[in-house]
Amino acid sequence: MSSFDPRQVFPRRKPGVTPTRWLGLSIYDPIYLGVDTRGKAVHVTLMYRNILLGGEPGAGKSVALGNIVAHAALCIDVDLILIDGKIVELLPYAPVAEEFVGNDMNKALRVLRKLQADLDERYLHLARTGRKKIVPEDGFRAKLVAIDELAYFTVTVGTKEQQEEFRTLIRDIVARGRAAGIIVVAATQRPSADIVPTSLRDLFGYRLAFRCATDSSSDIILGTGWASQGHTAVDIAPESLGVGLLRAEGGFPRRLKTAYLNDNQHRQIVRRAVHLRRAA
Ligand SMILES: Nc1ncnc2c1ncn2[C@@H]1O[C@H](COP(=O)(O)OP(=O)(O)OP(=O)(O)O)[C@@H](O)[C@H]1O
Repeated sequence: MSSFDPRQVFPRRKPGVTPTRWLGLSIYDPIYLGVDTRGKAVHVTLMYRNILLGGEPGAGKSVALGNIVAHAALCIDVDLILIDGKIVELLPYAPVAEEFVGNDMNKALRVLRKLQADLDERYLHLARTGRKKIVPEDGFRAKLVAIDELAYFTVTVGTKEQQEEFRTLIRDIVARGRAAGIIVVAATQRPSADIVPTSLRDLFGYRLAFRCATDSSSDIILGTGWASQGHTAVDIAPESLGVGLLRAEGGFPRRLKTAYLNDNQHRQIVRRAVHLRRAA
């Protein structure tokens, strides 16, 4: 049910695509995440949106994050910024990343400050042109910032001041990034109010909750009140790896099972992405 299906990952091209898009996927395309309970493909469109993934250790967050990064790697119209406290999850994609940050708080802050400065420049451009969001013709490339594990940088490594700066930068990038073509994909195994305060959670248009220990952790990802209406990630059986509840802006949580790419498939995607990006 959740095995890799290239037809889902590489949807048929629509007629009328521009020549550059023949070279690869686009970050404007829907991204294949997996299948719902009726076996229907579930996609998310991340351009102008962000996604938050949360749940217990081992529930399937990194696999889902990997699916998104794999799609983005094959898009020639987005730069990847990978921040991976665990190092090994996103490392295979380092060859196609603009920046790869492992468990290094100083580097993480340097990269985020640079991103914030880029954001300022994009907003200046928007102000000058009188528009509200960046479009491809503006000449700014989309960026996808993938963070595997928020808590690592906000409570584990670095000094209190550095953790606070990390939080402030992420909040700003998530809040202003959408319109400026900067997408944040963040995962956390600690869905608690100190790691994901409501004010931050509400900035994520998509939220994906994998198995959680308590209703309140599930609500921290999906939104307050969903557990009391019967939508809780506590119900997901511990052996149901990769099963989660996806909530899209304003919608009801939808149960899905994510697709699973094995290490070899990730390696093949990286090889293809290196080639595509060189040719672009
Ligand atoms: N969709 C899936 N299909 C099949 N197996 C899966 C799926 N998702 C996750 N798994 C299995 O569960 C394991 C743990 O998944 P993953 O590493 O994504 O968890 P995690 O939530 O990121 O854990 P942690 O928070 O500890 O990093 C994977 O190595 C894989 O074996």
